[in-house]
Order: sequence, then structure tokens, then C-alpha cells
Amino acid sequence: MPYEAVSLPGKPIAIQFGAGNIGRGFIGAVLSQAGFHVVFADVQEKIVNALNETGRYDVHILNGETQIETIESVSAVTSTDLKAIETIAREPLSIITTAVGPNILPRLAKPIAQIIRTRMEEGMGPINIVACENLQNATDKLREALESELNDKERVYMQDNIGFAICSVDRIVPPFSSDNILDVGVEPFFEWTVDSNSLKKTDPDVVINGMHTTNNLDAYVQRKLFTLNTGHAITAYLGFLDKKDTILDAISDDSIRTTVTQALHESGAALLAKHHPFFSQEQHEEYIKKILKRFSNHNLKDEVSRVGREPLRKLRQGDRLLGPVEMCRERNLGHDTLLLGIAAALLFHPTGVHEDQEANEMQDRIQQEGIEKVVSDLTGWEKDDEDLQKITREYSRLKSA
Ligand SMILES: NC(=O)c1ccc[n+]([C@@H]2O[C@H](COP(=O)([O-])OP(=O)(O)OC[C@H]3O[C@@H](n4cnc5c(N)ncnc54)[C@H](O)[C@@H]3O)[C@@H](O)[C@H]2O)c1
Ligand SMILES: O=P(O)(O)OC[C@@H](O)[C@@H](O)[C@H](O)[C@H](O)CO
Repeated sequence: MPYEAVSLPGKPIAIQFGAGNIGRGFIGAVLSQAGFHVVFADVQEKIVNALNETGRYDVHILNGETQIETIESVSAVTSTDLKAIETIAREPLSIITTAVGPNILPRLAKPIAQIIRTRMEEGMGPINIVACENLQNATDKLREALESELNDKERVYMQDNIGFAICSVDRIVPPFSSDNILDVGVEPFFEWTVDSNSLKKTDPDVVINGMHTTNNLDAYVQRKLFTLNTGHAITAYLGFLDKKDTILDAISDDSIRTTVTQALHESGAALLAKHHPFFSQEQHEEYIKKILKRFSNHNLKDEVSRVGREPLRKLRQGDRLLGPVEMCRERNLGHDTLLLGIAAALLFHPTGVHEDQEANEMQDRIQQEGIEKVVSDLTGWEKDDEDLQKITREYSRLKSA
């Protein structure tokens, strides 16, 4: 279906790449409630068509008495339809956000380069790009991918007119079953924190209430990724070994909860050592308690398979497992429970409807190369490294349990 320009006089436009859980459940909702017309750019035709047919959807806040927020003034395009993307680029666009997944993010370089190219040709002013992904410095990685899509003149225009702002995005949004494929179910908590140093003044310049800015973003990103996502991942991987289907079931198991809590104290010690006085010991204790409470939300059906998805991504250096381990190693801080979490991640292998391509690839590599080689490749550590040996011992223990 050819894209019809939204042409809503005076309404600023936001483009949200990724109309999935977080795209609809958090970022798109915040932008719509801030007064933008939100154009979702996705590749799922049924989602794109449904958004254009209805122009709205419901966000179910799952806190027992389920409140419903109706999100309006939305439409959609297929992100690979560069003609449609070009049409939107000519409208009063202020911000581009993404929530497609770190592995998909580089694929957005082509459509976003088209936006930059069109705006340059039209002599249009600055806009901001914020990649809302669970990946440190995601927006910088998007900018690197864009560099190779643009010529020198376009790169100069990008430098002067595009604000690339990294961010931390936090709201647990699992898949939601409803008669309406657009509806999403979300936890009450949400926190979207954006780097104030990188945002450019745009025209129109819209105040986005649900987005808060800081000049200390690194602390926010690492605190969230190395606490919530570290705990989430270890809960999922231990839950998988214990044949639990949901995060709630897993975190409700005393032994898993104790192990996850210990792991968060290990990552917390490193975060405090690096970022104090941004947050104190007491504040971090509270932060950990709140996260464990969020994992225990009886109203969310969050599957172990979602939270453990793409284990090779989660085992990358700088991500939620090796990131805190490296911070602990640099500071001679205890991290044995984090190493146990890594061993559990290496055993993640869902099958059937929850089959995970990266998990299959990881198991194949372990089968063919042996656990020591795989851990050495993932960590960059020598085979005689003490932590590598601990991981392989824990891996064998868990495997035979
Ligand atoms: N769901 C959460 O609880 C949550 C919370 C915070 C951050 N995140 C992060 O947000 C990002 C998205 O996660 P999600 O849970 O919403 O995933 P999701 O799978 O629900 O949504 C991803 C969307 O991207 C779309 N997509 C894929 N390729 C695309 C392309 N080339 N162009 C445009 N759209 C494309 C998919 O069709 C899908 O609708 C990830 O980085 C994730 O780590 C998720
Ligand atoms: O989205 P992922 O695959 O990086 O991680 C799975 C979950 O931990 C994640 O989606 C959380 O729900 C989210 O980060 C909460 O803010």
C-alpha cells in the first residue's frame, strides 16, 4: 500500500524504527503523548497495515488493576520502502528513534541515510537520532554504519545537523496476547534517559515529558545494563536449566533468587567503585530490590526464552555478563557468581517454538570446538586464565546436574 504523507498541519513528526514490544509499548507511546505524530517503520506487513488502518492502539499497564492508555496519532511505513521514507523526511521531523534489536540496528543505515540525504537536498535543519537498544553506545554504532552509506558532502551535513544521542531504555515489555495485534502489555515502571550533551536543538523543538536527559549517561546505561539485564539474563539461564518457562517462576525459586541476588551484588560493587558518588551503596541496594520486585510481577507473563534470547549477543564483551565481570577483574572484586551465570548461559538451548538461532550456533560451536576454546574466543582470555577455568568447571557441573 503506497504511503500517504501524514500531512497533519503543525504536528511534529517522529519516526520510530521497530514497532515491536518496546517500540509500541514505550518509545512510540511516549512520543505520541508528547504531541508527535509517530510514524512507525517496521518490516512486518501486518503490523504496518494495522497501524495505518486504525491509527491507534492500546497499552495495557499490567499492575493488577490493568489501566489502558490509548496511543493515538500513529501511522506506519515499511522501513525498506525508501520512497515512503523519503516522503517522511520532507515533513516536520524532529526525532528518529530505534528499537529493532542490536543485531538488526546496522540494517537501518540505508533508510536513515535516505532521510539524511533528502533533508540535506531540501536544505532542512537539525534532527536527533536516539537508538533505544540494549547495547552500550548503540547510537554511535548506528552512526558508524551510516558513515559508509553517505558521501563526503552528506557526511559533513550529518556532522552539522544530526544529533546522535545514546540512551538507556528501561521498561519490561514481553509479548502480549490480545485480539488486537497492536495492543501491548507493559509493566508500570519505565525510565528513558538520554545523553543531553549530544542532542541538537530542532525545529519544531518538542519537550518530551517521558524522556529525561542527563550529562552522566554512561552511569545510567551501565547501572541498567549491568543490573537489570545482568539479573534478567542469569534468571533466564538458570530458569532454563531448571525447566522454568517464565521469569516469574524462575525468580520465585529460592535458590535462583539467591544466586541472582549475589550476582547483582557483585556487579553492584563494580558499578559503585566506578560511578560513586553518582549513586550510593544504599541507593543501589534499593535499585536491586526494586528490580527483583519487577521480575516478580505476577501480572507479566515474561518467558525465559525471550529474556535469554540471542545468548551470543549477551555473551559479547561489554554486554550484561562479561561487562560486569571485566569491571570486577579490573578492580580485583569478587565475581564468581557472575561466572556461574556465564556458565549457565553457555547451556541455553531452547527448542521447538522457542528455538533460538544464536543458541543453536553456540551449541554447535561448543560441540565442534570444545567449551574452553569457545569461552576463550568469547572472553579474549588465555586458556589457563583462572576465570576461564572456573567457567568451564561450572559449565561441566551444571551440565551434569
Ligand atoms: N522488550 C523489552 O522489555 C525491552 C526493554 C528495553 C529495551 N529493549 C530493547 O529494545 C530493542 C527491541 O526489543 P523488543 O523487545 O521491542 O523486540 P521486538 O522483537 O518486539 O521488536 C523489534 C521490532 O523490530 C522490527 N524490525 C526487524 N527488522 C527491522 C528493520 N529492518 N526495520 C524496521 N523494523 C525492523 C521487528 O519486525 C519488530 O517489530 C532491543 O534492542 C531490546 O534489547 C527491549
Ligand atoms: O531485550 P534483550 O534481548 O536485550 O534482553 C531481554 C530483557 O532483559 C530485556 O528486554 C528487558 O526486558 C529490558 O531491558 C527491560 O528494560
